[in-house]
Amino acid sequence: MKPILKLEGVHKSFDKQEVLRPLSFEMNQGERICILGPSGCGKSTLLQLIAGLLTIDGGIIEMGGKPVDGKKQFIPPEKRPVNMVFQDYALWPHMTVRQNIEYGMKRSRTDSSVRKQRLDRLQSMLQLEGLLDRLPTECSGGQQQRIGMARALATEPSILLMDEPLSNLDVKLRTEMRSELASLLSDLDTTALYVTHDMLEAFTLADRIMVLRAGGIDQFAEPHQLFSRPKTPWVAQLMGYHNRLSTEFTMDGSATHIAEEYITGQMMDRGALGGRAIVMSHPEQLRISMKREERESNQIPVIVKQSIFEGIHWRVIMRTRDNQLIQAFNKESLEPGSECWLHLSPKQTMIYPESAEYGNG
Ligand SMILES: Nc1ncnc2c1ncn2[C@@H]1O[C@H](COP(=O)(O)OP(=O)(O)OP(=O)(O)O)[C@@H](O)[C@H]1O
Repeated sequence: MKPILKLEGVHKSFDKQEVLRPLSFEMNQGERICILGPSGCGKSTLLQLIAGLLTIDGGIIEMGGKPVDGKKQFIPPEKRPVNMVFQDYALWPHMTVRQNIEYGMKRSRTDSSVRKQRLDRLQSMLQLEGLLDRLPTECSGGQQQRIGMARALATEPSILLMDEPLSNLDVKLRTEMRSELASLLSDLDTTALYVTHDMLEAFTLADRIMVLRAGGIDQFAEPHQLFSRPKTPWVAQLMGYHNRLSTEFTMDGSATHIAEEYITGQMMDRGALGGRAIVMSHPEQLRISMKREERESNQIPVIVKQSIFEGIHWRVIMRTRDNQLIQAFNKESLEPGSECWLHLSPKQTMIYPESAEYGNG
């Protein structure tokens, strides 16, 4: 089966500044892909190129096996089998909710009985009952976002493009909408490309996550794989591995060396061993003990610097003997100056050569 969307060597610059470096990927029918990355990494630009709101500088974009941009072809946005949901909803303010949702269907001359059928289905799936005759300004933020979604889904696009659709909502509503949206997309079997900078949103919604950094793909993988085997220190940081120690590899390159102790972990790039290493871990996955445990490997001596109360646990900030900071959670507060041992699980500890730092770049 042909991919529903294929990009090959697509790149884009603004004012001679390369915003997207040549990138290639394919998307299959029914797949949900999240593009995850920090502000300014090129997420929206990529989505707009696919929508046809911007043109590519080179490479090719194909939909259903046909070029839509590149090879001297440019299919305008309204003729592409895509529809977009925007961060700021972008509803027509002078039209009622019903008119907003029906707009695209009328433009594409959808039969009125089909129009009614789709409107009925979307209003019940997106909980829009009672809102159809209101203006968008008479609806709450969450309702406006649902209307935007209904409008985009009404034309049954082959691919739904979503640019941070939940980012204008408050935290509570956002959490609710996140799971609602995940079940909606799965119920409708929608093929969706979703831009976000929120890891949880990407985990909830995506079959695969594309991590974008500075206009290039650092890693493209299923959520579980991304979390358990982040390819670069930068992806690990994004996945919540906030502890980062700079160490040295042992002579045989099988472990790293911190304060006369040896740490083993998931060695993420054996090719470039030798020299210095970066050891990364999740504060949630470390255990603190007050003395060295016999017959246990992967423990390092630390001194407590500070304990911070965070409700269900204390965040304990510690120093290694070579003065690097590391954090873990503990049920109780620990006195500054206490000497203790930190246990790192080999499965949940990532070890990278320093040269892996720059990822795609
Ligand atoms: N029309 C434009 N003209 C010039 N520069 C632009 C234009 N659009 C985007 N840029 C620049 O391109 C880079 C990528 O922008 P883009 O909006 O794609 O990032 P993003 O990852 O979506 O960021 P955010 O999460 O903040 O929306 C930024 O440095 C931005 O300033």
